[in-house]
Amino acid sequence: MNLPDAFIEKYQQLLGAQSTAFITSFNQPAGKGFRINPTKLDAVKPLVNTKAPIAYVENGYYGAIRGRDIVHTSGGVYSQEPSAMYVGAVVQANPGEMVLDLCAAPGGKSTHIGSQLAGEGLLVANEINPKRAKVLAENIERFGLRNTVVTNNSPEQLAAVWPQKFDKILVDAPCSGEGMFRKDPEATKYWHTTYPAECARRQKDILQSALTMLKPGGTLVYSTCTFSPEEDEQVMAWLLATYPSLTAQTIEKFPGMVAANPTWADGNPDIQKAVRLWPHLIRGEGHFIAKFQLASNTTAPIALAKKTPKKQQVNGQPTKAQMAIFNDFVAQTFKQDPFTWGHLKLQGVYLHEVSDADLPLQGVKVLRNGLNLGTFKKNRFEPDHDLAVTLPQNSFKVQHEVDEVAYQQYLHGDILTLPKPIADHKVFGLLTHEDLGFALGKFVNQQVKNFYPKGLRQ
Ligand SMILES: C[S@@+](CC[C@H](N)C(=O)[O-])C[C@H]1O[C@@H](n2cnc3c(N)ncnc32)[C@H](O)[C@@H]1O
Repeated sequence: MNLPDAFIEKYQQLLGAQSTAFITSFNQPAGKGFRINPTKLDAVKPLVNTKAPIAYVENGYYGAIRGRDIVHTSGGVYSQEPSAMYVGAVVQANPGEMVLDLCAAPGGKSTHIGSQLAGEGLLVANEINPKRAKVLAENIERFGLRNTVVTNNSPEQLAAVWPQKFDKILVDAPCSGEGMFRKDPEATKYWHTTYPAECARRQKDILQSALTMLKPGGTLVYSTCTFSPEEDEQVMAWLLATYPSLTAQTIEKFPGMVAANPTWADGNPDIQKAVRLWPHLIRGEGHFIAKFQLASNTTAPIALAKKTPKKQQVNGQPTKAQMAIFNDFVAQTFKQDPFTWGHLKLQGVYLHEVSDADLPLQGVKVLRNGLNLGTFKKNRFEPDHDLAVTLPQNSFKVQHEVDEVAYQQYLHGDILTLPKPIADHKVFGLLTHEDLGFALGKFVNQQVKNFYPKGLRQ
C-alpha cells in the first residue's frame, strides 16, 4: 500500500524498532469478522464457520459473511472487523440502562450494545450525517432491536434536550481513520500531517456534549480507529485535565492488546488504563479505547449545551377504530398474540411500538423509534419489514421456506409463484430460508406478493 511519506516517518519516530512490523502490516489483508445476533444463535450457528472465535467478544468470530447470505439478510449476524468489536465489549451495557451511542453509523457498536441490553432499557443510536443515519436505521431494523431510538442530530442539539440522561455514552469518534487504511486504502489520500490535530478539535467538542448528557456516576467510552496520539492519548489527557470529576477506568488487555502510552501525551500514568490495538500485534485493524467514570456527586451538567434544536416530533395514540384494524391484523397473522406489545404510538399513519423509557423527544429528529409495526391504509393494516426480522419466527401462522433460487428472486423484488395456495384467504406470512425469517410476503392464492423493502433489494 502507498502510505504518505510523512505518515511513515511519524510512526518510525514514535514506534522505533517496532515500526518495520507496523509498516509491513499494511501489506497484509484487512481483518474480517462477524458477530452473531444472540437472539438468533441457535439458527445461525449451524450455518456459519465458528471454528475461530474472537477471545474478547461474546458471539464474535473471525471470518467473512457476504451481504446476500441469509445469515446477513435475516439479521442473524453483523459483519464487523474484529478490533472494532472490542469497543462494544468495553461499553458492556447492562439490561435496563439508558445508553447513548453518539456517533453511531453504520451501526457496528450500536447493534452490539443493543444486543447487550437484551430488550430492557433504551439505546439511542445517533448519527449526524443524514445519509449515514438512514443506513444506521436499516441496520438497527435488520438486527431486530426493539428498544432503540435512531436519531439524526448534532451532539450539541442532543445535549440541549438530554442533560444528565444516560448511564453510558459511547463516543466512537470521527477521526483520521489511520487504523482503517487497510480496509479503505482511499483514506490515505485525505491524510495530511495536520489532519489528526483537526480531528482532535472536533472530538473535544463532541466529548463536551457527551459529558453534558452523562448521569452522575455514568460511564463514558471514547474510541477511535486511528493511531495518532493527537486523537488518542492527547484527547484522553485533555479530558482528565479539563474535567477532574472524570476518572479513567482500566480496560482489560487481552493477548495482542497493549496499554496506551502516557509519554505520547502529558505523562499522566492513568493513560495506561486505555488500550491500543495495533494491526502488527493483533488479528484486526487499529483501534484506541478509553473508559471514564463521572463522579457520582456531580450535580450540574458538566458543560452547557450550545444550540437549541428546532424540529418538533409529536407522537399520538392510535384511535379505537385503528386499534380494531390492528387487532384484526394480529389475529389473522399470528398464531396467538405471543408477545406483549409495549407502548403503541401513532405518527401520522405509522404505528410503532416504543420504549416506555423517560426520554423526551421534542426537538429531536427521530428516524426510528422502537419497532415499526406498520401503516394504516384505509381499512387495512400493512405490516412493516421489522416484524419479519424481530418477532419470534414460530409466531407467524403462515411460514414458507424458500429454496436458494426463490430466496435470490425475492431479494431482487420478484413475486413468487407457489405450486399450490398455502392459505384460503389473503394473509401476510413469513418467508424463511435455511429456517431463518428474512421477509414478509402477502400470500394471495398461489402468489407471494413481494414485501421486501425496495431500499434493501439486491
Ligand atoms: C467512526 S464512525 C462511527 C462508526 C460506528 N460507531 C460503528 O461502529 O459503526 C464516526 C461517525 O461520526 C460521524 N460524525 C462526523 N462528524 C461528526 C460530528 N461533528 N459530531 C458527531 N458525529 C460526527 C460520522 O458521520 C461517522 O458516522
